[in-house]
Amino acid sequence: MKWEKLERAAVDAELTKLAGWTLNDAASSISKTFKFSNFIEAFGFMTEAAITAEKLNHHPEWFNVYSKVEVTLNTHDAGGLTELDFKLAKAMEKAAARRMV
Ligand SMILES: C[C@H](O)[C@H](O)[C@H]1CNC2=NC(N)=NC(=O)C2=N1
Repeated sequence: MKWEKLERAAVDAELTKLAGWTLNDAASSISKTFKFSNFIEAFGFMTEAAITAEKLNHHPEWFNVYSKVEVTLNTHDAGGLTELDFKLAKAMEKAAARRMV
């Protein structure tokens, strides 16, 4: 499926539904740093998010050190943010909430 790059107003509307996510340079990506109680919790979150990412065929850019996972999402095929980024962000929120960030 071809996903369209979202207009800035649509991006802002989606962002209001997500806690702790910030818009990056030129509104081309969104980021959040997730903090867990230890490495196993962080890695469990990454495993669950990876399964969702594979199902969506939409993959995060992320950086993990111990209990911290820094996530950046964008759709490189569309050159910006699409609905897919917000689908993955919402799935990540659920996976993180289950692990009591
Ligand atoms: C060929 C492959 O389906 C595409 O490159 C997919 C894979 N995963 C992807 N992930 C992300 N984040 N953005 C994309 O544009 C993207 N495209």
